[in-house]
Amino acid sequence: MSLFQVQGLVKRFGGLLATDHVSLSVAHGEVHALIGPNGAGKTTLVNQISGLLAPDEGRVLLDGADITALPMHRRVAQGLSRCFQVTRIFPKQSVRDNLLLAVQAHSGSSFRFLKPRSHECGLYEAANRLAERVGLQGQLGEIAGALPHGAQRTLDVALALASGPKLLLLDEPMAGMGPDESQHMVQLIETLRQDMAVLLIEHDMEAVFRLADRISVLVYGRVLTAGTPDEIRNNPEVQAVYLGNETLETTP
Ligand SMILES: Nc1ncnc2c1ncn2[C@@H]1O[C@H](COP(=O)(O)OP(=O)(O)OP(=O)(O)O)[C@@H](O)[C@H]1O
Repeated sequence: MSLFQVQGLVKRFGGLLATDHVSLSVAHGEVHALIGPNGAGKTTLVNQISGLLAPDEGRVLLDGADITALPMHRRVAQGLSRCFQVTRIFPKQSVRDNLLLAVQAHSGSSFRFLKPRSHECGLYEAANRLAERVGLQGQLGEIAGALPHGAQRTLDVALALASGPKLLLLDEPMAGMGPDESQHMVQLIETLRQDMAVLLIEHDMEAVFRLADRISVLVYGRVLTAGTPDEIRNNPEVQAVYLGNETLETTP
């Protein structure tokens, strides 16, 4: 059974059908990319998945549970975590403090039975593990807002990992990055799939075609088609949608 399913989701803004009966599923350990031209409805769909926006129709299921009506924080507790297009770090705090805050926010059950001193050690250990996981262990003492853009996005991913998600939503993680930073983010996402599924919204087609197991193409609010990277790359309808817009030319 799929880890995550969207079933017949509909969202209207006045007369505009921004999400038009969208269904998609993500399997355990899968990187599923959502692509589509500007205004196709990607952000609107992701906002409904994360709980920022209520759908007019349809259901969102995680691990068999209907989470359609749950607020964002309850979805996070159920295993759905999200990184935003705009990084949500605390810029004046150190990398370590950002991680500690995130770990503490989700530590309720894991450290509850420990004495205060052990509790604190547990938080520091968890923050260090997160930093190592994303390659920021050398920057723990640095002020988050002073980090290069790519490292700030990486920290944002680490913050989203603090809740131990089953499904991670990544909303344009490569936006504004140079080639080296994008490369680092691709490698990081590669390592995540061992532990979780990833729903990736991204305009960088090079990254999408390198990472995705499957791709759903959204056009005018509906899923035009879904398939493997090869199926999507060779689909004439998809090529027509992207002609003169973003390019689908990637190194196979
Ligand atoms: N709150 C809103 N009220 C009215 N219309 C909206 C609202 N949010 C989005 N839309 C419209 O819904 C459509 C889908 O927008 P959305 O931002 O979801 O697309 P997108 O695929 O994420 O685009 P981009 O790639 O540019 O971020 C657009 O026509 C947009 O103008």
